[in-house]
Amino acid sequence: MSEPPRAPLPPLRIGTRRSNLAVVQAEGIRDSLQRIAPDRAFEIVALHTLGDKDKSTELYNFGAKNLWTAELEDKLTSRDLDVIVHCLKDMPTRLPESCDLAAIPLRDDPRDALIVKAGMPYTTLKTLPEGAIVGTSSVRRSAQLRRLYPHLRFANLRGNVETRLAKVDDPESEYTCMIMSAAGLERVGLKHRINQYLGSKDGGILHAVGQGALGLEIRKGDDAVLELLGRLADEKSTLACLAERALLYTLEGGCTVPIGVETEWVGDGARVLRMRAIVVSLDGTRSVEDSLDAEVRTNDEARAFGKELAERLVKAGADAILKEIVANRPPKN
Ligand SMILES: NCc1[nH]cc(CCC(=O)O)c1CC(=O)O
Repeated sequence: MSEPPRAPLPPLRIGTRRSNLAVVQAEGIRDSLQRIAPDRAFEIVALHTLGDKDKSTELYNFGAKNLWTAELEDKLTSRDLDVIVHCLKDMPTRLPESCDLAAIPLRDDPRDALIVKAGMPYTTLKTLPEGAIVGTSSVRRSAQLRRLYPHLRFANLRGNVETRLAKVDDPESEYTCMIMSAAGLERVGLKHRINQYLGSKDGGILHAVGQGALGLEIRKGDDAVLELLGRLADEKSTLACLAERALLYTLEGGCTVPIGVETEWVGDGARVLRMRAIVVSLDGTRSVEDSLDAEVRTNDEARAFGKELAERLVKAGADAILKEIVANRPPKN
């Protein structure tokens, strides 16, 4: 007697935000999954989240850290979605009880990048003229830049990648340039607009925790999806990002505090993880930085490594800088 035909699996639903960048990222993951599981159907569900809607409220005044993730996580928990594709740097280090970070695929360029207004001749931060206005709403970027480039000024710049670029390029706008993540720019086809890649070796500023990587989030206990997504995981990207997230978790910072990091694999066989980190006061006048090298082989070792560097920063005065920032925030609306 032959087996009765099995009902085909329902499509695996991949949730994401509705920006062009988010959809491009989700399509990349869908294509990779389709290659691994050619018989399975995949469907992208792109949602307009609260974070996309409110363009004016200061980022830290939203209260909840997970402005971009909460609605998607609700749909994951209620089984309307099976996986969420996030920019890892937008993913809080504390996830809801019902959700898990299932996999981190190969990370793209984690660096920040400088983009100068179309038609202007400047190509580096150092050569921008006195008083030039840098568009950024990231206190991590502005605090580090104030520290190193006191001749620059800053103005908020929000919106998706394309909107921000259009605002900078507008000849009537105040912006001389902006800083954005290289990975974000490259994914939407704007690599050719990058004037300078920034990092410890050029420009001097450190990127956000998890920048340039994607985080794939699932319902806790969904072993079938965990197994499938595990096949997209990249080991070195995962270890480096988990170390960065443990540092952030220990310092209790979200995406709205000025903490920069940089990780690289060094030494024989590139088995040693080197992580630099910096915490800067908003005005750039005080900072604490350090770096740590260690062999890191497992997720637990990566988390312990990130925690250790965070503890060293705290001993050197990072908690005083962070506490002052939180205490001086205007009240939540
Ligand atoms: N905070 C916004 C955000 N979240 C993820 C990216 C780009 C993709 C990435 O760096 O992972 C960006 C834009 C930016 O900061 O320039």
